[in-house]
Amino acid sequence: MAKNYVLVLTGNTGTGKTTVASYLAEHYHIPQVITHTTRAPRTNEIDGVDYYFETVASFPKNHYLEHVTYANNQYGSSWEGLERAWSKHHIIAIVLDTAGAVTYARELGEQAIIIYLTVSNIDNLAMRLVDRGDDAREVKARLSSDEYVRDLAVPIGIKSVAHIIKNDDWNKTTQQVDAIIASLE
Ligand SMILES: Nc1nc2c(ncn2[C@@H]2O[C@H](COP(=O)(O)OP(=O)(O)O)[C@@H](O)[C@H]2O)c(=O)[nH]1
Ligand SMILES: Nc1ncnc2c1ncn2[C@@H]1O[C@H](COP(=O)(O)OP(=O)(O)O)[C@@H](O)[C@H]1O
Repeated sequence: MAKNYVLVLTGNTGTGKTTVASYLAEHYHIPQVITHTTRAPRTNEIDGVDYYFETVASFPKNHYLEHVTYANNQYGSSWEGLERAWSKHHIIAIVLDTAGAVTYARELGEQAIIIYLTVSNIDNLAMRLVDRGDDAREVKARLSSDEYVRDLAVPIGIKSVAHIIKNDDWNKTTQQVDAIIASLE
């Protein structure tokens, strides 16, 4: 039987994690693990598709492999979510902040394939978020959060294992992603 892998898409807000997850679903039928958050849904986000949207009271009722606070909201991923996705495909994807990526690398070892996305010019991130349609106040809060500053660099816990992709040119990004998938199949 093929070995199970989880592609951990990490990096700062707006670097393209969700776009890469959609590409993996479309081109490789790789399911994405849906995580839980107390953040309010953005326009076009659907409960149970983009996230399980929780309240501060409902969030702690799930069983988390890891959970974090990011820009004053809580986020968490569960073992059940991973197993559910692995029952569909031996390669699955999850979008995590860098603290979550460090936990996955530590807990899952070689099963966790870490992909750190970045861009050459970080000023482009604000523009991408506004173009994405994010609320201007949310963008401002996000870009001044401690977690945003932290996620500008690859943390030591994943530095030696992370595939680093500069997502400036989408065609080059897909070529790099394709090469990673080819190495697993
Ligand atoms: N550790 C961890 N991070 C998560 C989880 N779900 C989402 N994230 C991360 O939380 C951060 C904020 O996510 P979001 O509010 O959707 O904004 P985004 O940065 O624009 O995708 C991003 O870095 C996500 O990758 C989770 O379950 N665990
Ligand atoms: N290579 C790229 N060039 C230009 N825009 C991009 C590129 N990759 C993604 N985007 C756009 O940038 C915005 C943020 O991407 P997204 O995947 O939502 O980021 P994240 O999930 O990391 O916050 C989206 O509007 C997306 O369409």
